[in-house]
Amino acid sequence: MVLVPGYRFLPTKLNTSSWKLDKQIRRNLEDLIGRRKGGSVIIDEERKTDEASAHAAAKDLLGLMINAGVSGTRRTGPAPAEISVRDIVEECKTFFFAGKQTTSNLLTWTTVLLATHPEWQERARKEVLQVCGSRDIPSRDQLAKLKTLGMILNETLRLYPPAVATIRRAKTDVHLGSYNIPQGTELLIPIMALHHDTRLWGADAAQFNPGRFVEGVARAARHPMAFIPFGMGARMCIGQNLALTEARLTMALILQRFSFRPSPSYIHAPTVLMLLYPQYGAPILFRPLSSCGFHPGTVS
Ligand code: HEM
Repeated sequence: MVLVPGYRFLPTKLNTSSWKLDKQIRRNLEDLIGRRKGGSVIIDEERKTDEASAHAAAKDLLGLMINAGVSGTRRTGPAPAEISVRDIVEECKTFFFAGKQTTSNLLTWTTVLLATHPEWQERARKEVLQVCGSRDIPSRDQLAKLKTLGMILNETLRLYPPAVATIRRAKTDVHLGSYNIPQGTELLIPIMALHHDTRLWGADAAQFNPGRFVEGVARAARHPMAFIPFGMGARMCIGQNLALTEARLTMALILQRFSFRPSPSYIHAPTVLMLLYPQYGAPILFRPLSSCGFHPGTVS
């Protein structure tokens, strides 16, 4: 690939459409914030009579950001500085883009792996039916008890981490093992390569074996930091718990209702396009558990 300096500022077809999309996303988010802000003003005016609803509105992340500078939404201490609409828009974009595709990607690979490993699909379903029943929406407490499903999600994140690498820049000169790293050097941390290293994971590193997580994440490999699908340290993924809860819930709902296998047209070809994707999609055949006959579907 050849990188032409300043190319991204040229009005090419791709750049023009990307600028248009950016403008539209910004406008949609500003509209949403405007509508919610209208609500927060009312909340602020009525706070003496209806403080409970102010706290309810501030409960989600957007509400918390909008209400950050509104007095009366905190029970103690001075109100923090107001966050500008521009910053809220940027935060929303970060959370949406960092949170949506990564999690749907995890769900795609989990479905593919369970479709191609029916014995683990059966084990996971048995556990879900035992803990959550066959129709009810699983509760948070029930989700926490799904140990086999947790192991399966970890093994999926090990084999197909949606983010294949992360980057750090040295703030100062540092010694790292036998290396001297000068200040300002960018280091690429190859998450996927680490997850597939036979020195850390054993000879079966390339195999799908959720059992390796039976004693927890820290004991799954020969080094406790060998498994880092959400990064590590102070800047590790802030959405880890949300992503894992969403994945547990979605997979539990699917397992309660369907059995599934890969469509004959499935071609296993993981590829990196920002995240790790199945290059030709993931066509899967779903069968409702209460009837027979497979229904085609594509997860991606
Ligand atoms: C399976 C799902 C997900 C995976 C695999 C994933 C992975 C990652 C990774 C590898 C990083 C970089 C961490 C580092 O460099 O140490 C990251 C950062 C981040 N993720 Fe996630 N993520 C997922 C879901 C989410 C969700 C659901 C959200 C929010 C709703 C989210 C928000 C973020 C944010 C805001 C950062 C930047 C954190 C910072 O710089 O302080 N992610 N994620």
